[in-house]
Amino acid sequence: MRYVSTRGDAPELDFAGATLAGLARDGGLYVPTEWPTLTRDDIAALAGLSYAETAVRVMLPFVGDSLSEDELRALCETAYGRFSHKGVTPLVQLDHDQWLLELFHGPTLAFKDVALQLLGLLFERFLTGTSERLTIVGATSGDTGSAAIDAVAGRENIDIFMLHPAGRVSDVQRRQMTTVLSPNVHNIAIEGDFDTAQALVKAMFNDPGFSGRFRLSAVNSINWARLMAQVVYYFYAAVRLGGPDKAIAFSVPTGNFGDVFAGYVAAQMGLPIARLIVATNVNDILHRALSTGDYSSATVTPTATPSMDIQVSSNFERLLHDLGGRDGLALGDQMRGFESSRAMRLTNAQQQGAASLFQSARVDADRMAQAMRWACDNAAQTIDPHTAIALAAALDSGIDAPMVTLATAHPAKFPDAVERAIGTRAPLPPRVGDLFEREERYVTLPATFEAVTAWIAERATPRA
Ligand SMILES: Cc1ncc(COP(=O)(O)O)c(C=O)c1O
Ligand SMILES: N[C@@H](CCOP(=O)(O)O)C(=O)O
Repeated sequence: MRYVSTRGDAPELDFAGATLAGLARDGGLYVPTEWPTLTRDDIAALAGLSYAETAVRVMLPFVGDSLSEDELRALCETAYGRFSHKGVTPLVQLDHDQWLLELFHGPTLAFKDVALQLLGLLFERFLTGTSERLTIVGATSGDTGSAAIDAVAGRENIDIFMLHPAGRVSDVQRRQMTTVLSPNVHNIAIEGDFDTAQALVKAMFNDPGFSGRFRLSAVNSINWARLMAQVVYYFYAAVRLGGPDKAIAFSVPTGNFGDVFAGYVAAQMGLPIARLIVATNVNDILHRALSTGDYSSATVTPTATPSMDIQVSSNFERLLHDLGGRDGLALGDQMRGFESSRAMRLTNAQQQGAASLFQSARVDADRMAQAMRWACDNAAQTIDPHTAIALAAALDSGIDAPMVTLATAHPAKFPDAVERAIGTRAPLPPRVGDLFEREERYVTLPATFEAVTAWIAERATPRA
């Protein structure tokens, strides 16, 4: 399988190359040249397989010659062997046709572990035998940071520099990053919001001086391998609920549009999906874009769902590319227009193409809290606020199909918001139980390219 940039002006790469590159040289995102498909029989044959084996069958077409099937299987078994639930991503029934897909049984208690545990191993595998040292630069609104750090802490040949918005992640989220004291882990609190941190990271890739000096790579969902690994759980859940004979709907708490784009990829691969609900909090750029065609960025409002406090959604570019006939050069113009004005209109083809699979909902803080209480009262489930945004959207959707809400984080990551909604705090699971006794280490920097790159340059290893 080959990978091209959404902006049509970067070298084509194989899977290993796209994984190590992260962002394309022209500022675009790597996508496969075509969507591989699984037949109905292939999908039906996934029933009863373990999560790791499902992952092998779904991801194999994407890895091409970069890994053998046995190598991929060994990596999947290692990655998913670290999850605390045997089913890795178990389904929990809430009501007649309402389900939760629990994606938070990995080491850092959020769905990011599903992809990042694998990505850490892929980096190590693709660096083996080279003399290269990777400098990972990432931005997090709370969950990607800890999952990526857990995946690469202590690994030879990798340094990680993770930017988070100062004071805008929960205490648990911050401590999950800043208490990892391995010498290759560097946490930077940015005086700004997540969008600013994400823009700084992209600017590092796009600056020839900086990216020429260090071998940069990405752990955010701008890295194709992140999304590829997230496609798997759509298949895994759907076959357990009657797929491919039944079409399943999914409701996805959305910020950077990575998780729900993975659902779109599953649909392109042949999985019957009834609808994909893009559920946003009041930072609703995606809801406005999908319902009116107006993709214009507003100031980020801090909420009780900090991981979704995003107003520039990286992966939306991948959808617009696919729906715009994969015309990279035209999309490059459209995206550069957005980057300079922070506003753009979707074309008719993009808007209509999106409407055939996606619907969207904007969920405010009151409706989110009601959904948390509904889960508690009706199904004895304590859910996290991000999951509650998607559950509210699912309950209000009017969709007549089995509905799976993606439970993206463990409620213990957001104890204050959970307590405000349902009156009790969710305890931290034993694997992170002593988090508040651990020493923290991070630096706070102004949100300027100069300040951040100077700090990183003092600590990263230049290319050989
Ligand atoms: C708990 C949680 N839910 C939902 C999201 C939104 O997912 P995405 O950015 O893939 O849209 C995030 C952040 O990515 C998150 O950490
Ligand atoms: N919500 C994310 C933001 C980054 O998203 P990513 O999926 O692109 O890594 C976070 O928790 O960090």
